[in-house]
Amino acid sequence: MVKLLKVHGSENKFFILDQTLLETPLPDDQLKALAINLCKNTLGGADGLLVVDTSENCLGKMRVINADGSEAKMCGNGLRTVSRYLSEKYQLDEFKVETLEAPLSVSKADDFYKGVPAFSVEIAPISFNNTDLPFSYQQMTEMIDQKVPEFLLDQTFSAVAVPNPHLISFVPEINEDDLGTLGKTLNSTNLYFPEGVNVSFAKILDTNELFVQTYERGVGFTNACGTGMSATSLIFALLHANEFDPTQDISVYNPGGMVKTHVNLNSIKELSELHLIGNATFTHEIQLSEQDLHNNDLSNLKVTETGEQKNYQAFVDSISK
Ligand SMILES: N[C@@H](CCC[C@H](N)C(=O)O)C(=O)O
Repeated sequence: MVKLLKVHGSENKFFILDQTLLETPLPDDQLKALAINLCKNTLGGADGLLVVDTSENCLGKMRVINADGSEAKMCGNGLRTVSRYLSEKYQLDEFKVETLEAPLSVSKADDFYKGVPAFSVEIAPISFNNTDLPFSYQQMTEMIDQKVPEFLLDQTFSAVAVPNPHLISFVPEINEDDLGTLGKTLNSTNLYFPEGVNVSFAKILDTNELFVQTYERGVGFTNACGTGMSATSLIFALLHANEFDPTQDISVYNPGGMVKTHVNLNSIKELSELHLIGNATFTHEIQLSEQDLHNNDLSNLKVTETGEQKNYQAFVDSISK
């Protein structure tokens, strides 16, 4: 029998599959089909599949398959849950995880709330360059606080890769319809972001307090996007110096709860340091045969609830304003 985990970071939901536990690891076409099937149908669905594998230089490797089967370079909320998984597997509290573009430092953090384990993860590398996102708009090599009437008339936009691509707009009030329409447009065939982009609208609540909502590439609306909240925190620090206290964490509220980010700005903005701290909650353990996993047959799952969700819910109740 093989064990999968259903997990979440700020209710951004994933399945974790540890390929090292299989007799025969799944090839990419099977991983993609499994991600689509799991995310659509299983235990209320999810936003992606996190694939754990061996790494030459790190404690483990994480790959991120979105709900539509596309692969992303990074996932901040997912990395916290994979960090917890590896931490418990190898009994280590501080280590590196290999991701598609970089080895990232992770560490166990203080519990976010009673019974809510938390991890801190590095978010890197950072690039604003149009070739890295990639994007194309009026020959710009960077898009920072730019008016782009083709997107929306009264908003400004900033684009940053961490290293997955993000488009961020600060607004006085979040209009979900506008976010959904723009997110869908920029994640269909379009002139501006040929590989799609995660789109976040952010509202400043107070000094170092944000609310961020994201329409994710390869998924649609999610409860939270970890790289999105980290990228938004970086743009916030760059553009809203009066409301940014660099000595403190930033609290980033989202539809699924709240995370903390920490931004160390560097005069070369790409060399700034970003950390994302938040819950790493395991909600279900799932057992199935390796044969069924290879056949993408999810009709014979043995599911056990971990009981952690009630603690997470208590945390959410404690922060609701
Ligand atoms: N939810 C994630 C980001 C997952 C990848 C994203 N949809 C993409 O395609 O870039 C996060 O927490 O960062």
